[in-house]
Amino acid sequence: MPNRSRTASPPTLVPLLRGRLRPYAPQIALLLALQLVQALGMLLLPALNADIVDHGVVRGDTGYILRQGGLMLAATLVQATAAAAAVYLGAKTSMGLGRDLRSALFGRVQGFSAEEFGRFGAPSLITRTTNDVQQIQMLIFVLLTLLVTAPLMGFGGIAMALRQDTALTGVLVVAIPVLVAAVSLVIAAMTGPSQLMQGRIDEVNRVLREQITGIRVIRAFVRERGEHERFGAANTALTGVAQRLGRLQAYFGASAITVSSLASVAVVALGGPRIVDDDMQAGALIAFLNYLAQILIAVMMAMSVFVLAPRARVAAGRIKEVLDTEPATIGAAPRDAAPAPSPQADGPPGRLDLSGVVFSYPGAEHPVLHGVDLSVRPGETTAVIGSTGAGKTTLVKLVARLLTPDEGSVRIDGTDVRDLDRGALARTIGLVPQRAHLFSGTIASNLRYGDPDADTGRLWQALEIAQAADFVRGLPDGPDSVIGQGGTTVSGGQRQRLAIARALVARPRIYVFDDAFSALDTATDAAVRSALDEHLGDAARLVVAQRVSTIRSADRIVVLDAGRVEAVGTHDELVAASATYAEIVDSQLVPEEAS
Ligand SMILES: Nc1ncnc2c1ncn2[C@@H]1O[C@H](COP(=O)(O)OP(=O)(O)OP(=O)(O)O)[C@@H](O)[C@H]1O
Repeated sequence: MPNRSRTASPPTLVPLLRGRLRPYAPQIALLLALQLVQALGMLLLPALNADIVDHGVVRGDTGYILRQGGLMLAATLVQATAAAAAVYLGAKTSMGLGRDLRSALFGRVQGFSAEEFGRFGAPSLITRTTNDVQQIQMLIFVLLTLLVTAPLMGFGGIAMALRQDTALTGVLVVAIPVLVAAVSLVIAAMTGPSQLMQGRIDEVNRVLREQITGIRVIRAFVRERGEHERFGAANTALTGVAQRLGRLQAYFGASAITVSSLASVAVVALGGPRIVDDDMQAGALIAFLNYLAQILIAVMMAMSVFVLAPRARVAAGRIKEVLDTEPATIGAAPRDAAPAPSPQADGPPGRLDLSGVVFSYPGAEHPVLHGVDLSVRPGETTAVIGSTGAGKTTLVKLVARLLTPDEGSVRIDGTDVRDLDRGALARTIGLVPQRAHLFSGTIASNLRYGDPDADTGRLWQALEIAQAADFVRGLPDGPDSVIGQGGTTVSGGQRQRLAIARALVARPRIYVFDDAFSALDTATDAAVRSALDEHLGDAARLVVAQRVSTIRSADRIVVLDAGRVEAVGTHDELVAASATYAEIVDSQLVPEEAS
């Protein structure tokens, strides 16, 4: 049963936001109150304006104009201040929500195993944490900005317009449905491209990431042109969707402007003759025009939510899919209610046992490992050797609980690793992976990754054992030298030695070296191994290698062939007893021994 991950329910915003907006309730309540003040101010201003025109300007009453003008100024100031404060709170709330979502995603992804990373892919996880969250953030911001203003301006505007003149209301009866219908058509056309957009961004990120990390290979094979075309295709696909969306957004604006302009013309055409006939006052007409604009703006504001909603809905589904994915291995809850005690805390020095381990990658037809038994005892070195693709790295991942066996168990001092809490497991196992990854920072900060409190003396001791002290001493700032992201400013061999030193600084009970000596020349490999033998004392060592010279002195050598343990023994025993081992030795050791 390899695929244990659970995927999300259908994309929807409400389940994602439920509960997440609660902490912001007081600030949202204040925002709504401010919007109320803002909307009331906006509704009052055209009426005051009409009043000035009809009672001040027409009668030439300067005193009245100044008094009412002062009132208008005060109303404008209050309304503008309330609007600014409401926008500020809206932005603060939506940004806060964005931060919470990013943090929840980051926390969830931290618990992912190789299986979930493989399913989503790093570029998509990055897009989901950045761009998808931004879509939700934008929608919430717009929603919060118009929650009170749009309905109040819309319905209040209609009421105030009716107060000014009932006869002209016919224009509203036509204009509003026409605007809603036009904009609805545009919005319906936007749903498809909105849904495509996030996937296209993923694709550009995926190609870009692959090309940036693989730039050396691209150059070595002179594939720049082909890669340029590949990126160009992804870029053009994204641009195509973005342009379609842009065009539709332009139609959205254009239809609003057209309807509101035509409605204004109709108001003037119908109202103008009535002013001449003294059936209507000029101020009332101006106010009606203002209210008409406010009503149409309110409708547009409300409709803009529907413009943003489809993309935000897709984004919410993608975010929820990540948040709802139960990590199959390392993030999973321990099988027992209480976590098992850390073996480092009160157990004997670590002993590692694999029994009957069967493992298949999701979707694979056959298992990669078939009933593997293996043990690593404290103070001893167990080596695993096998041809490429035999399942060695898979075995290491199972030990580090980056994967979980389908059958059988991985135990440390008798406790299944699934029952250990992650901290205890990380302290117990020191993994030096095949492809050592260093983080941006200094050499010292990388070395302290497993133990931030390690003193400088311990760093130097680890560097000496890993045969890295000389090269670090030669750097201008020694251990404080900055290394580039991913360790790109050090050589492959230096990176491996620093990774070995990093594991040593953490002082785990069990060391797991996954082909960790492969980038070292034979002399350095031998020097590192003899220093490790001298200093590691009781710690158990699992050494995965392809080079016989690296493992020939191991206490126990496990020969892995196509996922099965073919033989177990010392070098001498295996040379005599295992045909596969003898073959590997023949192919490698003879020329070395001869030298
Ligand atoms: N994520 C994965 N999804 C599917 N199959 C995988 C995955 N990783 C490895 N495999 C397959 O599992 C098998 C064992 O791979 P593994 O990396 O464990 O071999 P290995 O012995 O470490 O090889 P090498 O010495 O070349 O590193 C291979 O056939 C490989 O194709």
